[in-house]
Amino acid sequence: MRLDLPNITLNVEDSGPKDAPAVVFAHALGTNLHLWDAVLPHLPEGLRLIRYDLRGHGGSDAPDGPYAMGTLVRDAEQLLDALDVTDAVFVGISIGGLIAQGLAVKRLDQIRALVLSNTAAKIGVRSVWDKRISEIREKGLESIVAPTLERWFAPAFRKTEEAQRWGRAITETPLKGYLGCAAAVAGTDFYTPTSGLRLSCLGIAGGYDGSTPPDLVRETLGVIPGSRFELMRRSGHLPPVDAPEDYAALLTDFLTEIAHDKRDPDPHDPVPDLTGHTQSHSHNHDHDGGCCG
Ligand SMILES: O=C(O)CC1=CCC(=O)O1
Repeated sequence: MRLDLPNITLNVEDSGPKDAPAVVFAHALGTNLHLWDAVLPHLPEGLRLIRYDLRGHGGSDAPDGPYAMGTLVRDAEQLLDALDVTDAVFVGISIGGLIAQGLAVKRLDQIRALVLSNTAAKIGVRSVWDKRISEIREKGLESIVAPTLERWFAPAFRKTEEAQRWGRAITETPLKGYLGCAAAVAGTDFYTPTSGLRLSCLGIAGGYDGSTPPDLVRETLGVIPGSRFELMRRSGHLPPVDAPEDYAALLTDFLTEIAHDKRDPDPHDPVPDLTGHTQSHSHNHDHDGGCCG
């Protein structure tokens, strides 16, 4: 359905009982709500599943950019208000994970828990995003398909029809929408607000993710006390596409865990070592994390 919000009309799919626990899904740059197609059938019954196309993507409106991250967060906030959703589990992948962090900071009443998938508090550095934006302006979205597929998928999966389909999705994204959202990512550094979050949080990374490599995802989860980190070793940047059943199993475990865990994380909990390896949770805002070359 097309849903008119105060500042934008978004394309939204809302299934399951309206009074059931809600799970909300926000997709990655250059994709759309169909990113979740193969995951949803493997989730438990009895949930309200809400997914939407970001501003400038899929069937949502694509106003002139650049967009600010605050605008994308406000879209999600207005969407949940319009649907009367509180206490949702928000699953955000890549830029969707940035929106998830921003929304949890702004409207904790709307969010029960977060899944931060293939994302970070800061994705890439501005100079690299600016270069990508200029290249797209000059040569079109086609010019970024091949390098993007290299960052998104492990070599073997890249050859599949499914991977090629997501390559086409990039070029089908409205130019204004892709560039608008890319500018929002370029301007976002959520390390400080995200480190103040105190809610249940699952991080998911892919071993072949060239956009948000595992260490970058781990670093972000490391600033949220009590969070859990899962590595999908054979996946790339989009595990809902390359391993939907395994991804759904991780979500299902997390949903089960938080349904049974009424305890809110203690704000005084020490920052956990999620890795079992030596890891510093201090972060370098200028790292490029391998993303977005
Ligand atoms: O496009 C990429 O490679 C990575 C990316 C950053 C934000 C997003 O949603 O995707």
